[in-house]
Amino acid sequence: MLFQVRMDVHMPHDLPQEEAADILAREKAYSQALQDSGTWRHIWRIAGQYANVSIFDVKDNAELHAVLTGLPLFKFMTIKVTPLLRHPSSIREDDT
Ligand SMILES: O=C(O)CC1=CCC(=O)O1
Repeated sequence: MLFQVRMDVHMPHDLPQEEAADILAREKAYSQALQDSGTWRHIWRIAGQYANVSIFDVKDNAELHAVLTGLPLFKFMTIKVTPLLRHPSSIREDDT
């Protein structure tokens, strides 16, 4: 199942710099491992905002929930999930 996920990040300004750097490093590693496995198909920065739009390919809602709640930045994010399905006019075979 494909989902579009928008993540808006709100890091507290008083978070110690070392702690923030550790969270961001773990977030990057977590994201890149899921991109490697094909679960996190796309990630795009939204221009001018500390936010991204991503596409996830997961088995079901429960897997998506587990992936998103496992994000090291989860507690600093507002997340909006939009379920997707193949458009009948799509010419891309991997849109399912
Ligand atoms: O910077 C962001 O948009 C948050 C984020 C998600 C995965 C990642 O590496 O950073």
